[in-house]
Amino acid sequence: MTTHLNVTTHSFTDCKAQATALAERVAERLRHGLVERGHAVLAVSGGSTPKDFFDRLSREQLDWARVQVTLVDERWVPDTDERSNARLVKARLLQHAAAAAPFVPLYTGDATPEAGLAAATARIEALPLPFDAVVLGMGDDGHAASFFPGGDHLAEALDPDGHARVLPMRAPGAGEPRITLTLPTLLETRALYLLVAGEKKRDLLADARLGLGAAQHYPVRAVLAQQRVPVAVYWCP
Ligand SMILES: O=C(O)[C@H](O)[C@@H](O)[C@H](O)[C@H](O)COP(=O)(O)O
Repeated sequence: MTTHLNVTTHSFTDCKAQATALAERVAERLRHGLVERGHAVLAVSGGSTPKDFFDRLSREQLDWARVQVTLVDERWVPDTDERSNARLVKARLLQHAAAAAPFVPLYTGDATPEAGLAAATARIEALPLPFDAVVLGMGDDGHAASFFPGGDHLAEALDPDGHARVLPMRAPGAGEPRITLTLPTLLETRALYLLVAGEKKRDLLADARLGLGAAQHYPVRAVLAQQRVPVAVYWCP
């Protein structure tokens, strides 16, 4: 385990062990929330990396009916689309014991994320924040959530003092339009995790932390550099 400023890195030699360790850690955070407050709130990322983590977490025995699950970001597609993060979460996380968890989607069915923004924001505002745990991933271009390089609402989304809870995001590297929780919303959490795999992402994270080369412009730097919430990176090869 290595700690650098606000970031602690847990490195694993195999990805199943990483998924298991993070699932146990997040389940512990959720149980803690259930004991302390009688409810818990979890926000997760989509993408390919969290699948094993979802499978493992879905089997954790806890009172899932009192755990609200939502997304850190969503591609603006219905949950029948294979690009939908909601579809992934339903298929991999809301199974087994976790099938009882209420799910709060970000996609509203409106034609665009701009049109659905007010309704999606209201869903997030209705949650009993802070989150007990937020699980981020990271893309090869240094994006986390939908904080994409060149995103049309990037500066607003990363503003630590911004008031928007949710924003639409369009970016060259994003594929379809997206919707994302903003950085201050994601930082309203008791625990923040960054789940990454592969040597390329390990190197990219190291460069981002040091602000080296192209990495000085990676949006994930805003997550690593903030001092509000410690970041626990879970890495496997
Ligand atoms: O909807 C999404 O795409 C995510 O929430 C996104 O921020 C993801 O975490 C990264 O793109 C990493 O994706 P991979 O795990 O597929 O590399």
